Amino acid sequence: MTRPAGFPNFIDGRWVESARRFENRNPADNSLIGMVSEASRADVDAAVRAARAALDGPWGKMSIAKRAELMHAVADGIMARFDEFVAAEVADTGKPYAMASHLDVPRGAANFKMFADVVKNVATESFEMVAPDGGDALNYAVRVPKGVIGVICPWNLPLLLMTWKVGPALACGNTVVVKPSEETPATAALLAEVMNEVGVPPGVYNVVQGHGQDSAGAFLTAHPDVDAYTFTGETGTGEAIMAAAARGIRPVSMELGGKNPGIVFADCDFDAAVAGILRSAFFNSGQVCLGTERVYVQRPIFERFVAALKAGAEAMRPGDPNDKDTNFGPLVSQEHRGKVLGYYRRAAEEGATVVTGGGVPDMPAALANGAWVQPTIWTGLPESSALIREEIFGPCCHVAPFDTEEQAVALANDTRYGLAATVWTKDVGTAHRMGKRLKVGICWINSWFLRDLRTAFGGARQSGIGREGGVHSLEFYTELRNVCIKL
Ligand SMILES: NC(=O)c1ccc[n+]([C@@H]2O[C@H](COP(=O)([O-])OP(=O)(O)OC[C@H]3O[C@@H](n4cnc5c(N)ncnc54)[C@H](O)[C@@H]3O)[C@@H](O)[C@H]2O)c1
Ligand SMILES: N/C(=C\C=C\C=O)C(=O)O
Repeated sequence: MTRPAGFPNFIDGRWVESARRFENRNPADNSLIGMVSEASRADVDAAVRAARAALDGPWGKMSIAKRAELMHAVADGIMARFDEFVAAEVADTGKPYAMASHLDVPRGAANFKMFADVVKNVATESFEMVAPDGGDALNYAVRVPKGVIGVICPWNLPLLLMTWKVGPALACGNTVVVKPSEETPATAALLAEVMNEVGVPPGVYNVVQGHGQDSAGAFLTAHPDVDAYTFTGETGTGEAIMAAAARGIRPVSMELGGKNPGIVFADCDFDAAVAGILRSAFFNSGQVCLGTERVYVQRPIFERFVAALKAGAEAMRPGDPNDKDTNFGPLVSQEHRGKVLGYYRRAAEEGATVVTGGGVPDMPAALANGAWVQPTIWTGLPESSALIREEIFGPCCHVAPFDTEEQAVALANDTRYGLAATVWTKDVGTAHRMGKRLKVGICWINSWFLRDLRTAFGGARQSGIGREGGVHSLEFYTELRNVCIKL
């Protein structure tokens, strides 16, 4: 069944267009990509009903082995249409081809393969016991799917982050209703085509397009027949979703915002640390939740490090995202560009030293209408500044000196968030002490965004609830049932 033009909803294996539509624009040049169908409350209800019905159909009766086989087929289906997925992601987000082709789309496939293998190989517990009457009894646990899962996704890594949730959810036998970000509808729709192509039963994977509040997102979190929600996005949005999920006691898995520190000790591998902090601050134009917006550099190398960071930032070339050599793209939208430029203005007003950037790059005419900002580095602000307290989610970072390890830990932990940290040192004792003392979900040492999908991924404090990855995802996407048999 051919998908209609634009970005319709996908419900019970069929394309569903809505009367209400909104524009999807390419952030690199603000050109119109297509119209997005905004799912109504009735559309969301139809999607939830289809997901529920699928649990009682062939999908609910399918063996783990067959489900895992289908998950691998989905991964292969993504890779078979690799160029289409890359093109769709680049157009939706403006991210450079190099990033979408090396990270986003390969991880889209890997997220299905990973969890197909986890569910086949994870054992559950059993206990023999003596009953009070002296007889024997046997306990054993079985993992059962939670049911219908609401999946609400952000715009920065649309396919990667959606499949990071949908992969384990389906591998564990659930069905999903996915609400992609209003900024990036494309790859969720493309994945629906793959689901049909490989034979995933109708109703297992549903997509409702639209906005958050007073739109598809809120209709989904208000729906009483959704069993659990997995969300990735801003902390404030997480609060709203959690409040909605509380009605009916639905569990949530939350991957939220961050204000991640980068700590650079004087004994580090200097060039590696410069490259690592440049990557963690400017990758995806700073639109990565794990990104570094606060850099703390030990005083003996502070000046040299800032100069090297400046040179690296100024070597970045904003350009056509489809150009394979482009390493710096626009922000995701004019709206987000306005938010980031607001912080750029605020930094200047607060008297920051603008080491580089702070404005808008000159772009060729074809890209002049894009959501472009300059990679920016500041020094000289107090830790109380909003630039240090609040997540900006743009290509910018503030660099401050520190003297002792104690100071570095105190500075890094002084935040309401707790998602990630990156630490650069050659001293093995320092490395392990940082891993132990930084209040984050993920602490990278001499690395950043180095991902083993078997590890626990998630944030502490206001950066999230729960952990996903490897067997940890099973804790959220299944229920453990204990069966006790009197022998
Ligand atoms: N921790 C992580 O792994 C991780 C990963 C990526 C992004 N993020 C965070 O996501 C944010 C950027 O993404 P964003 O701007 O799309 O986030 P966002 O919170 O604005 O939106 C995320 C999703 O939630 C939906 N939404 C918004 N309000 C809603 C509501 N009231 N009810 C239901 N759904 C609602 C949106 O439509 C969108 O699909 C940043 O804060 C970033 O740190 C975190
Ligand atoms: N959840 C993951 C990445 C999150 C990136 C945030 O922007 C992942 O790599 O699995």
